[in-house]
Amino acid sequence: MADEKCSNYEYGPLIASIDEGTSSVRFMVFASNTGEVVAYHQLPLKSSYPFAEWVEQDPIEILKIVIECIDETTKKLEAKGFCPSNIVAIGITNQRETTILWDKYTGLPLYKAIVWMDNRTSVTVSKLLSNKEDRSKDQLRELCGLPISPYFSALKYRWLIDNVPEITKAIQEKRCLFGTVDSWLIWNLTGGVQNGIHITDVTNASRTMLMNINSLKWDTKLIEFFDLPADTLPEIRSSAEIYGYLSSTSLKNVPIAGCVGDQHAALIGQLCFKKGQTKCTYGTGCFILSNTGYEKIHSKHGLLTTVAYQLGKDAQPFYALEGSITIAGASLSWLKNNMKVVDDLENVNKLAEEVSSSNDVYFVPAFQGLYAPYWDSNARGLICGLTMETDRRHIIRAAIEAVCYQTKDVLDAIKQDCGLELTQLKVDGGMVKNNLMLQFQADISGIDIVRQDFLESTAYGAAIAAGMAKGIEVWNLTEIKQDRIVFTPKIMETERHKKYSKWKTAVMKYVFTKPLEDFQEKTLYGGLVTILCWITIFYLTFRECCDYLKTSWKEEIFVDVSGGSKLLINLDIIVSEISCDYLALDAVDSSGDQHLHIDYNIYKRRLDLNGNPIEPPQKENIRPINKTTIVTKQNSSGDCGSCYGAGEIDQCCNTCLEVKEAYSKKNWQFKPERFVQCLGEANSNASVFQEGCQLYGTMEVNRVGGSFHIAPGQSFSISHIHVHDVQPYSSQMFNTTHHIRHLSFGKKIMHLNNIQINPLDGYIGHAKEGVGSSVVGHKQEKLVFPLTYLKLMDLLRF
Ligand SMILES: Nc1ncnc2c1ncn2[C@@H]1O[C@H](COP(=O)(O)OP(=O)(O)O)[C@@H](O)[C@H]1O
Ligand SMILES: O=P(O)(O)OC[C@H](O)CO
Repeated sequence: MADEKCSNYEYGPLIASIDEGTSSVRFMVFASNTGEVVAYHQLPLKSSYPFAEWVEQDPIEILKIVIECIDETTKKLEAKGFCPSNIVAIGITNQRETTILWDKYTGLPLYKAIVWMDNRTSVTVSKLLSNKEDRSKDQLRELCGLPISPYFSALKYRWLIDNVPEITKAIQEKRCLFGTVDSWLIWNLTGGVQNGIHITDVTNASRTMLMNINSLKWDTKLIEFFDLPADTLPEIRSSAEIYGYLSSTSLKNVPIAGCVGDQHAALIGQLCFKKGQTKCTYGTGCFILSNTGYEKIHSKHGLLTTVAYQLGKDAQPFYALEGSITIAGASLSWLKNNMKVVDDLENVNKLAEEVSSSNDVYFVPAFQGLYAPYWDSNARGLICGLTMETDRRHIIRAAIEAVCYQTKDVLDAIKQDCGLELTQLKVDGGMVKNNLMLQFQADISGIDIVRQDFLESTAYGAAIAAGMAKGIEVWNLTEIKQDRIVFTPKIMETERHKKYSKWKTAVMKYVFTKPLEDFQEKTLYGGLVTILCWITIFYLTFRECCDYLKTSWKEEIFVDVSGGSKLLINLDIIVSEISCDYLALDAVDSSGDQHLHIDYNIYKRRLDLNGNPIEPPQKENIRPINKTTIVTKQNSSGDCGSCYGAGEIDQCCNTCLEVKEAYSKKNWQFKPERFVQCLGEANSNASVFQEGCQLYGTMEVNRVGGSFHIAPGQSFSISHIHVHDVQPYSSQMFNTTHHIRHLSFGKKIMHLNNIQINPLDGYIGHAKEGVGSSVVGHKQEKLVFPLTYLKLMDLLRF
């Protein structure tokens, strides 16, 4: 109850709040009747960056600043006529995950506070996972709601044990205590080495990766996973209960009755008590929490499942989905402190408003990796789209817009995880003074952005928790009304889509140009897989090369349109038992008795019966088939031989052949022994069967249908029928056995890559029953002779 002796009694009991943020510490005193801040004091808090990715703070400095803020506020309170004794409870809210280890006997920190955004443990994450069967970063989500990331305290604690021998020693000697900033402050403010209380609350504990979000207790499995000493952990309590009393400061003996992580405190301070209500706090980082009621939603889109609050020992816990963004206001601080593009953060809004847009400059502030929804601790910052026109105002504007784009990434993920169509987002934090940013946030997310007049939701949330604790119970939240400003979307969907797509492209440019940590890990299994892949690649490449170099045969039938040119026939045939002078080579085209116009170069070589040459080859005339001629010329001696009645008037038959032809024309029976012209020939007939003959050479024929043949006897045509006269022999006497040494068409090629390409080369036709029997054998086969050869590339392949 408020002390009636004090002035301003109408404000009701006062509730104070320690808001220990990353960039500053505030101590605020709220009036429970009106919700007003009646006094406050704020001091900045330094961070140090000893190496790239490292962010540290001094735990002693944090404590000192907190105490200073308490004392200064008390003074201000008294100056305003308020009694400090009217402060009935204190709530604590703090930056989460920041890890402190200290000695319980000396009260001194064993190392600097490793700040939540410190990324030094990305290697610790890789090492941890490489030793596990399951390499997934999401394997602990069911238990703690979080992915394995450098962000969370368990990883930082593991790193401290692995790298600071003093800590290992302190653990062995049971001197070491672990805590997030809330634990460190409560332990010190409630007595420190003299019975300081070592506790934390469910919200802070849910960010360590060691608490089971179902049981709200430390989980043995999780502790074993990170191999951490369980006896160093604080006791987990609800967010609203009396934990202990201030042992010193100007507010000695005031109870500490509330403890909430700062983002959870902001959710409470924004009065987001209903399922689906969502807030975003734009401070050093940016954190969007959506109340999911009693339900724990396990995100599939890179969000965290976290305890929202548990307002009382026996109260049921509420849960939330959270999208954490590492860098928000920190990018403006970076532009001020490192790049010196602005001298005072108060000028940021003015400079950004001087230009109508960022001129397509995109700023991905991944200084410490990217958190939700990307979770890439290897990511680094990027400013892209620079032109000669770009100046600091565009870059400042791009930094502000980047915060909004990242918030949209998270809002989209919430929508996908919960199926929840948000209509408004409540905002708070150090950045929301910036109207330009909030208008852009409304434009790019397409929803209303609601800013209370009162911006200190975080401190207010901790005060609400403390005021609701059993034994305090001072708040009447329904009576607290706040003025607010609503920023509504002013751009069309198409423009929104265009801008957001460009942002996504900028993020992807970075995120996917670096290989993921997991793939950089060298393992035996990975090596084997790589070797196997290479062997497979080499084998397939080799096979392809072989296939490419191998001659492949492709059968194709096409119409020969080169009708005008001649076709060359190459032949080399031995008829082993018929003499050359009795063998005739005839050729005829489809027109039968037309003149053939054959260009020939055929030789006959006489062979003995063993196949040995008898005399040099003689060039042979090819006889067109229609050769029946009427010889009227006298022979060389001037005589005109008789045709024995078979000739025409004045026809001379000077040779046996001419007599035979005249007889044939009359269809008379020809008996050579009767004719004087045939007497000599009858005697020499005996040699017809005593010799063989080789016919070889080339001839050129028209490219029309036709045939050629080699046959014994005199050939002539009777009534368009081609006949061979073998008189005086009978056809049974001729052995037409023959050896086709070579027969080809077109360019003469004997072999191609040792493949026989002319199907009849080497063929021996055995005549068993006399003339023609072997020839019949050829005709039954379908033979294909190549006519054209194509040279492929520079290799001699056809
Ligand atoms: N006028 C301003 N416009 C935009 N951002 C600002 C402004 N003033 C402060 N900030 C940003 O707000 C952040 C601090 O917000 P605060 O809520 O106090 O952070 P935290 O709770 O993390 O300590 C800083 O990073 C700073 O860059
Ligand atoms: O200090 P803030 O407000 O940036 O918040 C830090 C967060 O709690 C880190 O998780």
